[in-house]
Amino acid sequence: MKISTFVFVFALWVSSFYASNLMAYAEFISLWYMPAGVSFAAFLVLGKRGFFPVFFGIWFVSFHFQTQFENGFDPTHLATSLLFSLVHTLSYGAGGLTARFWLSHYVQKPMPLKIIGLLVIFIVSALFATFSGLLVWAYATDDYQNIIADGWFAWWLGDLIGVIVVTPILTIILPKLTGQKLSWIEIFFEHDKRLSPNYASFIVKLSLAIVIIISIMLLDHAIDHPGVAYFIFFLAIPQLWIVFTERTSRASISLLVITSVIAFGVGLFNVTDQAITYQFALFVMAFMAYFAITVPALAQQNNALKELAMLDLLTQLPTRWLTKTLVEQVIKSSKPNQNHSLALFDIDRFALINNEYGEDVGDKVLQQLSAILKTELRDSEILSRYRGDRFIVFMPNLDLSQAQQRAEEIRRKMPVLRIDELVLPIRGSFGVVQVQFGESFDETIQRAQQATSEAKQKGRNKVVVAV
Ligand SMILES: Nc1nc2c(ncn2[C@@H]2O[C@H](COP(=O)(O)OP(=O)(O)OP(=O)(O)O)[C@@H](O)[C@H]2O)c(=O)[nH]1
Repeated sequence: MKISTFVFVFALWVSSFYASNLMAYAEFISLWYMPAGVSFAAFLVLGKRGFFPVFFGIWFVSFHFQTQFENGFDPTHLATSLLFSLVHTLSYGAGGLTARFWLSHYVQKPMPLKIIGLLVIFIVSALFATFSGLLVWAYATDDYQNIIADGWFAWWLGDLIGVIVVTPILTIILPKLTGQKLSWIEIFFEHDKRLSPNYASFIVKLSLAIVIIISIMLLDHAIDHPGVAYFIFFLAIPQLWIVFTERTSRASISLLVITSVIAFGVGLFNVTDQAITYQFALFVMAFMAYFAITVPALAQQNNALKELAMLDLLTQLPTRWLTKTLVEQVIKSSKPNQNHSLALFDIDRFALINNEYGEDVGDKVLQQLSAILKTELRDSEILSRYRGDRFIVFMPNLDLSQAQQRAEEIRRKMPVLRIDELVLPIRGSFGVVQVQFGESFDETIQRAQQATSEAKQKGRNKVVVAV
């Protein structure tokens, strides 16, 4: 591990520990415990190498913490702090490494499943860290029963929020620092590139969230009613607004900022009586925001699938599905006296090219032919790949005899291609139909296919008109 990575994680652990102390509302209980997130993310991103900076980070502070409290060095304190560091590191180490395995080995799993898996790992590792940590404290303080019974829930919740909030940010920062490219992490931030880099709207939404937090806390401070604190749950609106409309990296930043403002605000506005409500709100918000990032990711996937369904990968021509949609639109918006026609052509003896020169050459024929024909077409015409070596030319506003002439023109323009020193004259057999009123797209195509087959039977390189 690079020394700079060690120093960064160690320093982050130590500093976030002291920051979390500022958010403590009871002994050992922070509103949210950032170091837990540092530990988890270190193992998630760095793998087993995360052990040393995390272990020494927590050992440093817990040892320091104890000597401060107890005035001086004591071997049992040293043992306690070592043990505490170990159980914390092992809990989040196991969690981080399991998450690393889950995300990197099951990359193809749907996004919601990945997130659910991750949240379950968060919950379980925080639970382990809480109980093992409490057992060590109980052993050290001789107050076994009380500290576990009184403290476990808030401790666990605080740790869990820390893990949920800090992990996304560190999955952005740590790979940059170490120069790693982790595609299984980058998947979460994939759609970021497609969203506007404009910061203004993000700042407005984040400011709105901060205004809501401060207003509710001021109100809570002023009005002595336990119900006021529950209004903090309205924060979900700006937070989700950010998650749905902004880059995932910014949603991660907003989660960090919003939770920090709440956590510091509880002390600052002196509303610690309601700390558990605020803590629970933080937890729900973090959980929700996390799960909600699947929505933009799914929308993005949807768009990619749509593109796949619309454009043929090899030739970049519209697919059959898109052609059907476009043709139906033209027909729907036509006047009754408007005629439209369509030609379906099939390359002659294409299988021979594949067999003799290989499918790569066959692919290049399809690509080059498509590119050349595209430049030959009129603006109103639509060229698409129907399937295999079959193509459609939709000719709006042409009746059957005009379409026949047009198909003849296109047939004569079929090019001689030069591919890898091969000279390949391309020919095609055309079937031409006029779209009939009330006929479905599939029926039109079926008639065109019959005409194309007839052209093949009549010796190929011909145009046949369907009756
Ligand atoms: N290289 C390549 N070949 C394809 C692709 N799609 C379909 N084919 C091949 O295209 C050929 C189509 O052959 P047919 O149209 O049945 O026959 P043909 O050799 O063109 O003969 P006729 O149509 O009777 O003139 C088959 O060998 C398919 O394997 C593709 O995307 N790339």
